[in-house]
Amino acid sequence: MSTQRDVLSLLFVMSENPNHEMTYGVAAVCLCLLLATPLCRSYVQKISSNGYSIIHSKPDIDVFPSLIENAIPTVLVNTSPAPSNPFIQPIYGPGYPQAGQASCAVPPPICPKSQYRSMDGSCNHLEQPQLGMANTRYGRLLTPKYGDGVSSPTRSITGDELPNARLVSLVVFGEMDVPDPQFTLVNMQWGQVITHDMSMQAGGTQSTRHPTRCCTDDGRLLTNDLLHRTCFAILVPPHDPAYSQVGIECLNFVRTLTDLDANCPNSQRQAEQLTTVTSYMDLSLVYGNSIQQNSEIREFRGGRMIVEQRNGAEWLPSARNITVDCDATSLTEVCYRAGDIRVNQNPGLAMLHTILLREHNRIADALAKLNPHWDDRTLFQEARKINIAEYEHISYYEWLPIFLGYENMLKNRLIYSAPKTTHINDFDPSIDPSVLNGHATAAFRYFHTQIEGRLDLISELRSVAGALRLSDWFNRPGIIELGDNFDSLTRGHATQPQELTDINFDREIKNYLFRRNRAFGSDLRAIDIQRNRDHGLASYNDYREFCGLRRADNWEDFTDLIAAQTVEKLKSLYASHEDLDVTVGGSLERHVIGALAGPTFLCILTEQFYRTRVGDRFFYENGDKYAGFTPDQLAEIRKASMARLLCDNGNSVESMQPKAFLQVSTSNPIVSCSNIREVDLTKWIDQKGYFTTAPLHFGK
Ligand code: HEM
Ligand SMILES: [Ca+2]
Repeated sequence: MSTQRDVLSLLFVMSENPNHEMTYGVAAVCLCLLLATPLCRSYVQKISSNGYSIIHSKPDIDVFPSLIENAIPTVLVNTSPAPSNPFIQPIYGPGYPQAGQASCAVPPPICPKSQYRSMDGSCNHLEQPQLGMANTRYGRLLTPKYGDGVSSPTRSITGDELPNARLVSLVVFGEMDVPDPQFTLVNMQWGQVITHDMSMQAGGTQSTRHPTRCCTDDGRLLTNDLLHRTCFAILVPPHDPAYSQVGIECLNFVRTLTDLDANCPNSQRQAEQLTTVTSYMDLSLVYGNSIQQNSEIREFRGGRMIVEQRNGAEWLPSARNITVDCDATSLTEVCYRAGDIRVNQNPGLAMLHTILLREHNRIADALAKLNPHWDDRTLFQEARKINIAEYEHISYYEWLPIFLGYENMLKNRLIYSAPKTTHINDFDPSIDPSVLNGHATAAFRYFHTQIEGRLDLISELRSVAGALRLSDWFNRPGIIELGDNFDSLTRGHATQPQELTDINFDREIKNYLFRRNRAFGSDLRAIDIQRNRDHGLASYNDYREFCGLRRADNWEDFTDLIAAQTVEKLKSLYASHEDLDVTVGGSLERHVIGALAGPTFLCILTEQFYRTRVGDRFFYENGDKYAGFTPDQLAEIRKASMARLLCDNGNSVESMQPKAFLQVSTSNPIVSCSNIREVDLTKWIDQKGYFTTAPLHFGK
C-alpha cells in the first residue's frame, strides 16, 4: 500500500462505502499513509481497535490487461480477535476468514471476450457478468423463512421453539460404523473437493460474527452491525466420561431481518448469505477465486503453479503463517497454501489438492514440450482449461452418476450418451448458475454421512500398512508428506470403503470434529442442522411440495418416505411436523433406487448440477467457437478417469483398479497404471499458430 494509486483507490472505495465507521477508518488510514505523522499513527491504532484493517489486492495484468485502471483493489477486513471461550472453536480451522472479511463482487465494467475463464467467475455470463462470481449471494429455490419474524434460529416459522440441534443429532442420527459394500472412500473425498469448488459461506467460524451479508445491487456490502449473536448448549454423550462437560456452541447469529432488509435499497432483494468462491466447477479451489489469490500460488514460469520440493517430490506451497492457517504443533510441521483456504482441513482433502495441483503442472510441462513457442500465459491457461475439463468429466460422468443415478442424469439432461467427439451445446443464458442455499446448506451436506474416521494407509500390494485417526489430523496436513504416506493414503482412499450413505455419521466428525488435542470436539451433524436454521431454509414440508411430493398434513404423512420409527422420534422432538428442518427430513428419506439420496434431496441436487452445467458457458462439452475444445481434443478429455488421475500424480503409485470410485473386484481388478487410458496431449499441438502469445481481445 505504498503508491499514490493505492491511496487513491482506497479513497475511491471509501466514497462508495455506505458504512460510516468503515469510511472514516479508511479515510484515516489514507491520510496516515500520505502524511505519516504521529497523529495518524494514533488514528491507525484506533481503527485497529475497532477491528478493521486493510487488505490490498493487485489485479492480474496478465489476464485482464484492460481492467487495471477499473479494478477496485481494496477490501475491508474485520480483524477482531476471536473470543477465548475454550468451547467456542473455529469451524474450518484457525486461519479461516472472519466475519467482515467478505466484500461484494464487482464485475468488470466491460467483459473482455476471452477464450479462458476469469479467476473470479466474472464474465462467464456476458449479459449478467456477476453471475456465479465469488462473493455473491447463494441462490434460493424457496424464499427464506426465519422463524418468528425476528429470524430466531431456535424458533420455527410457526413460532414453536425448535429442538436443540445437538439433541436432534443424537436422537435421530446414529454413529454406527457401516462400511459401504460398493464405493471407495475417494468418492467422499472427491465430493468434498466439488463442494469446496462450488461454495463457501462467508464468515465460516463459530467464533466470530454471523456470515450473513446483504449485497446490494450496486455491489456494496452492508455490514453486520445489525446482527447479534446467540449461543446454544451442546449436549455431550452421557456414555463417555470424556463427555461429562456441556459446551456452548455459538455458531448461530441472529439478525433482525426487518432491519437488514430495510437497508437493502432494492426491495426485491432479501438479505442473503454470501458465498466466497465461484459457483462454477472451475477448480477454483486449485487456482484461487480472484486474480490476487491466483498470483500468490502461480509460478509465472512455464505455465506452472508454485510447488515446493521436499524429499524428492513436489508439494503444495507452504502457508505464509502456519500458526494462523493450521493446528500444527511444531514450526516444522508444514501447512499449505492453495486456491481455497480449507485445503488443510483433513489429510484426504490435502492429498487431492496435491494431486490436482500436480496434474496442472504435469499438463503444463507436456504442453511446453509440444509447443515450445507458447508463453507462460498460454501454457498456464491451456493447462488450467484441460485440468478443469478432466475434472468436470470425472465429476459428471464417473462420480455424479453414483450419487444421482445414471438414468436420472440422462433423463434430466445432466449428461448425454454422446458419440466421443460430439459437442453438447446446452449453455442456457436464462439459467442462474449460483449455488443454491438449499443445496449447500442442506442437501449436499447429507454426504457427510460418507466420512470415515479411520484413514487406511495401503501398500502397493494392497496390504494395510497403518491407519490415521481423522481427528488427530484435522488442520495438520503435513502428515501426508511423511515416509510413504502420500501414496499409501492415495491407495487407501481408492481401496477402503467409504461409510454407507445412511443415517449414521462417524464419531470422528459427530463428537470429535476439530478437537485438536482436547478430549472432544464439535458435532458436524448438529452444526449442519443449526446452519439450516441460521440460513433460514424453508421447511422439509415446503421442499417436499416444491419437489412435487405430497405436502404432509400430519406426522404420519411423512411415513411415505421416512421410517415410521424415525417419524416417532421426530414427533417427540419437534412441536409440529411443519417445523421439521429440511436438513433433517431430507437425510432420513429412503433413497431413490439407483441413487444415494431420497427424492427431496435428489430433486435439489439434480437441479443444482443441471444449473452448474448449463449455466456455465465454459463447460467442457460446449463447442463454443473460442472457448471450446476441438472434437479431437474433446474425445481425449473424455478418456480422463479418477484412476489415471491418481496414478499420474502419486509419488510412485504403479497400479490401480480402472474404476477408482468402485471397490476392487473381479470385474474391476487392479491393473498396471499404464493399462489405464490416458489423455493424449498431442492433440494440443498448435500447428496452425492459432494460439498467439498475446491475450486475445475480440471486442464486443
Ligand atoms: C472429512 C471430510 C469432511 C469434513 C471434516 C467436513 C467438514 C465440514 C465443515 C466443518 C463445514 C462447515 C460447517 C458450517 O460451519 O456450517 C462443512 C461444510 C460443508 N460440507 Fe463438509 N466436510 C467433509 C466432507 C464433505 C463432503 C464429502 C461433502 C459432500 C459431498 C461435504 C459437503 C459440505 C457442504 C456442501 C458444506 C457447505 C459449504 C458452504 O459453506 O457453502 N463435506 N463441512
Ligand atoms: Ca468454483
